[in-house]
Amino acid sequence: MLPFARITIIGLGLIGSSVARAIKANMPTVRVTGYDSDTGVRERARPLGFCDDIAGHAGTAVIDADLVLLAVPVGAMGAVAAEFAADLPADAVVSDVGSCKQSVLSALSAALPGAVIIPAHPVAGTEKSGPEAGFATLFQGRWCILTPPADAPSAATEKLRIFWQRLGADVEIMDARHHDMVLAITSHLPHLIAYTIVGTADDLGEVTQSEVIKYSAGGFRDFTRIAASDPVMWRDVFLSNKEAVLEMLQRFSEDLTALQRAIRYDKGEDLEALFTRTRDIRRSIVEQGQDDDAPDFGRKH
Ligand SMILES: NC(=O)c1ccc[n+]([C@@H]2O[C@H](COP(=O)([O-])OP(=O)(O)OC[C@H]3O[C@@H](n4cnc5c(N)ncnc54)[C@H](O)[C@@H]3O)[C@@H](O)[C@H]2O)c1
Ligand SMILES: O=C(O)C(=O)C[C@]1(C(=O)O)C=C[C@@H](O)C=C1
Repeated sequence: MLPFARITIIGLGLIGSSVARAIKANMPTVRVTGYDSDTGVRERARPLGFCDDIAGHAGTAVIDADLVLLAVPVGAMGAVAAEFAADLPADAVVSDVGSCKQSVLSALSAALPGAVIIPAHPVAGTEKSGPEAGFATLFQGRWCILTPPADAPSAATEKLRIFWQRLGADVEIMDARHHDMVLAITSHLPHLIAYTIVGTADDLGEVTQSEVIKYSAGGFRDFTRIAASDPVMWRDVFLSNKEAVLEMLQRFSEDLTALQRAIRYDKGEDLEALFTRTRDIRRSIVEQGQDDDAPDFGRKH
């Protein structure tokens, strides 16, 4: 039994187009309607064929949907919901794929009073963006975290769970605040560090341009992949998950200062103890089969 028959996806970039492609691959009879505020994206998405139709307005896109999935930057969720609020069918479920959950829930609840809203976050992605970047297997063996508010109807949460499972994801249910704290350390802070280190190296690069490029084959190259992630998406993530990111950043800064002191005062045993602990963590992740190589990081199996 299919959980939804008429799905509207708003935002046809990496994640929106991946969801559409995964629906086509796993639930081919479901009708997929798409909408994106960027006319260029709508035109590029049409020949890619992952939507049955692409609407010219958010309102017309949702008119007979039973699931409306928002795949726009988290800072745009409230505005786009307000755009289609008057046309949303009363029995539709509204969900999203945003990287932080508390801010999205409050923006959607304010724009869509009385609607059934079940926020979701597929913990899967790449540094690429746009409709060409998506692929149907993106969610296979990845976590998708649902953060239903306390008063959400359990039948709607259950339908959304089945939906994500049909796309290949393993579903977990979590409180939105807890989600934002966990993702601040596992996803948001690593991105902030990558943006910082690449920016710092680039500043140095004005003096030693050739060295920065020439010797960037190892660890630095991995940071540049993460630092290539979409600027608008990540601007919104940091501004929306401010409290949790600042809390994790504070702890990180304290630990960094401790390392700085260990180096300054030749505390080799402290450095070695930390590096041994972190190597053990990596080894246990690999042993659990959660990682063989960087692109598969985060896959459950
Ligand atoms: N990129 C990742 O790795 C990743 C992973 C999981 C979740 N997410 C979340 O998914 C969402 C989408 O990210 P993405 O990577 O697909 O970005 P993307 O830039 O590839 O796509 C976003 C699309 O939204 C459209 N858009 C922006 N504002 C809009 C509006 N008001 N109305 C309609 N369309 C609008 C843009 O034109 C663009 O095509 C974000 O909330 C992000 O936090 C991203
Ligand atoms: O693999 C990557 O490139 C990602 O950044 C994916 C990643 C992550 O940090 O794990 C990025 C943002 C998300 O909301 C979910 C997944």
